[in-house]
Amino acid sequence: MLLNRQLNFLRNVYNKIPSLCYATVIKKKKKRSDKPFTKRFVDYQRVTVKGGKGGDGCCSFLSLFANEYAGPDGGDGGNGGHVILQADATSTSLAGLGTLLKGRDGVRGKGKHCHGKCAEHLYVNVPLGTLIKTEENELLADLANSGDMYLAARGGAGGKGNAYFLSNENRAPRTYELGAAGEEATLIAELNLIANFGLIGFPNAGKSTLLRAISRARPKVAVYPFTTLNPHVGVIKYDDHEQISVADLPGLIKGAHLNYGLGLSFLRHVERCLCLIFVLDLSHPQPWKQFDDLSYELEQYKPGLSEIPHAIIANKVDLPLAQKNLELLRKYSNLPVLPVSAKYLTNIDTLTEKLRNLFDDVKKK
Ligand SMILES: Nc1nc2c(ncn2[C@@H]2O[C@H](COP(=O)(O)OP(=O)(O)OP(=O)(O)O)[C@@H](O)[C@H]2O)c(=O)[nH]1
Ligand SMILES: [Mg+2]
Repeated sequence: MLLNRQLNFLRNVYNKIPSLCYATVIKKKKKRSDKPFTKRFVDYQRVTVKGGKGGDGCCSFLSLFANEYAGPDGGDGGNGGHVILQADATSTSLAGLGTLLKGRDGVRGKGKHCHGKCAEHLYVNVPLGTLIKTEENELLADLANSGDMYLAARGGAGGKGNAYFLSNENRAPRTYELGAAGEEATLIAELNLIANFGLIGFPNAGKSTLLRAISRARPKVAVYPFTTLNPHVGVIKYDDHEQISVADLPGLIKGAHLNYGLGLSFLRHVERCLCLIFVLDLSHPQPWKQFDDLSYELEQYKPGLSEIPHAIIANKVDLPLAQKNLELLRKYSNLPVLPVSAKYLTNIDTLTEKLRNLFDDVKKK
């Protein structure tokens, strides 16, 4: 009888709220997106860092058998964790940094003199070459080598429990401290890739094709300009185990310093390069002008940047017009150009040899 009543009650409830009863049955698994997964490259990130809060001290009095007023026994709180940025050779982008980094809080103290645990520090990996700056563009740290660390925000100190305040004058202190708040700051993390060579050229000059030819890096190559939007780094390996890293950068155009094309924002990756490789396009009717324009734009970004040791390469020598343009290039400028075809691997061995010589010369100085 009782069971029947209960069943009727349940039936009534289920009829009134059908959506509730079927919700679990109807819910389908979310379909995965068909879009290919692409890793985001971030080279500039504004991040707020907050140290963990210290644990509060405890106010407690011990009461024992035959000793009701055994005195104060409130433990201290643990310290909050720091936020530490650490240069790591395996990181490639600042994408993992996020916008807020918060340290862990310390554990509060307890009675019987139990002190709270100090929080573990939060270590966040950033790529080599990350600059840490204030919002006013003041440089705070340069994390250039693997293992370099920057203490971005200190955790707050833990508060003292009331046992700490026991004195001859005050045998039953009720005073205890709250944990201190951690430091807080807003920082700018800027990534300056560290590569030995940087590829500089107009869009479609064949920079990415060249990087594919000389290294195992696989940047995207396409017929349209501005295919490369983020820098890629490849490594040339030599028989004597020497390695030279080469950074492929987005294309530069005339007027880039006025923010034409992709502007100059990515050129900070060039600043740390030991040498540059100017890639001229022989399918262009006046290739000699390309070098002047590229040098001018580099100078506009940072005076003296076009002066750093460089090699000049005339690419696409396989094209029918290329020979004529190469002669014109040699006629109108005294540049020591090396004709290559990145697509058909013409003169690539000579190029890698030339880069090695240049690299050795620069390292000797
Ligand atoms: N014939 C010929 N075509 C080439 C050569 N090198 C590159 N190309 C072609 O030129 C086009 C552009 O090449 P990319 O390597 O994407 O040029 P990029 O300089 O990286 O261009 P952005 O990334 O837009 O700056 C592609 O269609 C390549 O196949 C070459 O040596 N010979
Ligand atoms: Mg490219």
